[in-house]
Amino acid sequence: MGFISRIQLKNFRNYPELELNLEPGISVFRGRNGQGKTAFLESLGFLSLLRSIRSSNTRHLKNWQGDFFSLRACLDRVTRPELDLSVYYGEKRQLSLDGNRVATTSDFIGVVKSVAFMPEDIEIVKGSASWRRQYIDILLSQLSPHYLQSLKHYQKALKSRNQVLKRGVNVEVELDVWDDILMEHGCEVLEARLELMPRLSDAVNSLVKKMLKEDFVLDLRYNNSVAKGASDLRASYREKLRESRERDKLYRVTHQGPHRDDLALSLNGRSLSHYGSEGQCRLSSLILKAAAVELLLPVEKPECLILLIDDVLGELDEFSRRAFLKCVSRGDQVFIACTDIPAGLEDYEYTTYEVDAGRVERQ
Ligand SMILES: Nc1ncnc2c1ncn2[C@@H]1O[C@H](COP(=O)(O)OP(=O)(O)OP(=O)(O)O)[C@@H](O)[C@H]1O
Repeated sequence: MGFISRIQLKNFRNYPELELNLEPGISVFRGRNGQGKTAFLESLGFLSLLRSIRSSNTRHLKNWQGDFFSLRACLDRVTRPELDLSVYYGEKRQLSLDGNRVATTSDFIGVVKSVAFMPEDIEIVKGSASWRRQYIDILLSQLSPHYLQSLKHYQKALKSRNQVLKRGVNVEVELDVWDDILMEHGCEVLEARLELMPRLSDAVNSLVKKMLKEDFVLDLRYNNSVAKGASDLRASYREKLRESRERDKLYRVTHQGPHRDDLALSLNGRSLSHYGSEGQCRLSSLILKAAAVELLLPVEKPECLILLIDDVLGELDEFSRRAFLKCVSRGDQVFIACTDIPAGLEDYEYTTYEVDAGRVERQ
């Protein structure tokens, strides 16, 4: 339990400079279109994950006039002293906690945990497999710093193996070395993803019951060629890499592994992306994100879970909106961006901030 009590932005999107005290619980950021509501949520998301919640490139976050951006926040914690988080992105990146330099991103990510609900979340259902892998990776990275490390090692090994494949001559011995490394980290990634599936599925379907009046079953199936029917994951992984080596050499890219996996989603037995209505796809993506909240809430840590909700309440009917608000109101801090106060919020206490052309004022 904890909350971000103060935030300071410099050159972030349309905020040349902002200093703001924040409250625990629900905060509503209200303003006309294009004033900086999403940008503010994005700054909080960046403090948590060191990436944009809008899936933009980090260089888009820097104000058009500036040559760096920086974020600073103070985290109030119940059982431990306050913690000062600082992020600087200029020519070089600098991260620090309480003034001490943090060398690796995995030591920074997860201090503040977050789940963002954005209009583009529909891509988790309708978009390419990379959206679904990203959804799983962000959740698992916050559940376990070890996962983030395994994933980074895997991605590095994959890049190196692909570079060897691109070179194309006298590569057999080098490929043998990279196959071992890839298999080691790939199995860690794969095991964590496979272990997550039953828990995620349970959380999703208990939310389906709470948020939808109809009797729906939202089925999640992790599609992976390495683990399929394998009793020994490592042996199967090695075998698949060996099997596809000639093809990898021909196309100069690694075909097997968790970087090619997908999460198949179906509603009442039919593929969501092929048969689901727009509303069913939107609601399913929202439920997947809400399930991430359910899994992150019980993590025993004195830090905090922030929820960033941008423009997704308007499309829910009253029944689903109330159930959704009930679920997300359990976050330590909930930030809602909107043009008008959403219906259903009158049941909760909340603080309102007015956003106007890169300025934020508490009402
Ligand atoms: N790197 C940047 N530097 C300066 N301004 C930017 C940058 N990126 C985006 N902007 C501008 O910041 C403004 C705020 O954008 P933002 O998406 O936060 O608005 P919003 O209040 O969420 O609007 P909406 O209600 O339409 O979603 C926009 O006018 C946008 O063009």
